[in-house]
Amino acid sequence: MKTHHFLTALSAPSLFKSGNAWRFPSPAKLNLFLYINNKRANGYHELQTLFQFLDYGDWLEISLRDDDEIQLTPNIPNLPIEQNLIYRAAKALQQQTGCKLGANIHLDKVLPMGGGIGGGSSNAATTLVALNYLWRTQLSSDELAEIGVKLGADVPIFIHGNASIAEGVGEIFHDCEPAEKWYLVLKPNISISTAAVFSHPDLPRNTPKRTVEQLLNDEYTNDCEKVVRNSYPEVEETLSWLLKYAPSRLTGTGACVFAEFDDEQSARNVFDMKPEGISGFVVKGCNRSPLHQWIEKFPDSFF
Ligand SMILES: C[C@](O)(CO)[C@H](O)COP(=O)(O)OP(=O)(O)OC[C@H]1O[C@@H](n2ccc(N)nc2=O)[C@H](O)[C@@H]1O
Ligand SMILES: Nc1ncnc2c1ncn2[C@@H]1O[C@H](COP(=O)(O)OP(=O)(O)OP(=O)(O)O)[C@@H](O)[C@H]1O
Repeated sequence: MKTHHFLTALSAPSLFKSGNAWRFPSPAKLNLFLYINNKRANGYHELQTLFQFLDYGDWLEISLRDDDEIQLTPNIPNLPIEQNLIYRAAKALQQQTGCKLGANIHLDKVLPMGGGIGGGSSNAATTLVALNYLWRTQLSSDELAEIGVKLGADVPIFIHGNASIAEGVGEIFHDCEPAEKWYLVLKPNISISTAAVFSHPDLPRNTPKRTVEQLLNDEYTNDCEKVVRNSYPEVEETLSWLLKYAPSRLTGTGACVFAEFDDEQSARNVFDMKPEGISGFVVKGCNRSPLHQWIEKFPDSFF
């Protein structure tokens, strides 16, 4: 059984390994809210954002090599292997630990790139967690997160594995338990650069900081949404369409938008009516990352 909904696969533990290759989920995330509090002198923005994982994403299949080569298949078009976050994560772990082993990694990709659902960051986090186990390099999850944050701001949350409000530039976590709703995620047919959104002159950058309790009880919004809706008509159209049916928002800096529902069928009913040419999927939110639910079933400890 092959599925990109991981929790279904968890009921068939034979999927941990196929031949010589170990299989690991690389789930997506949503930013259920995102507020920008400040811009630091180095250009990075201080945020308060609520991360929740999705029961949906890519698979990584990893087998060990005796030499120190990192092979990655298939090639992502227009992305040299040296720039792929999977390759960079594996190399960074070798460098940090002096490990002389290598790996053949196969990426089964379904997550859209540049979508604001964290695909590349999640791939990097899964690589670090999986290789730290398979190579027996025994770094703690904090040490892995330290390597990860150099690859992307969202890598640490995927290593952390619990739904959290992140603060700072995304490195301080307060675990929390938002409702695990059903979501319809739609990807307008464009890719948005995170850096372009963060450098937009009209972006609000001074939303007052709130306590965790205030944040969870106030209405959830995204400070990037207005700028992105104004700059990308594809996002504007898709979000306006979704808002006719359910509360809906932008995730991260886009391009994906999501609508929330209390049950799966209501999300599927709207999915069935979606405009042609727009891709999307129906998923459940998870407060424990499917990667962590997966590795907790492995015979011995990961960290
Ligand atoms: C907006 C979020 O998606 C929220 O989950 C993330 O914080 C962005 O994470 P990401 O895509 O992994 O972003 P990175 O690759 O670390 O940063 C891309 C660019 O976005 C800007 N950036 C990113 C994060 C942040 N807190 N402030 C920023 O100003 C910087 O210009 C940076 O060069
Ligand atoms: N393994 C990978 N998978 C996807 N993108 C990768 C990978 N490695 C490097 N990248 C690069 O990272 C860019 C952003 O990809 P990603 O899928 O993380 O975007 P995103 O969903 O907008 O992320 P975020 O939510 O963290 O802003 C891609 O356009 C691509 O150039």
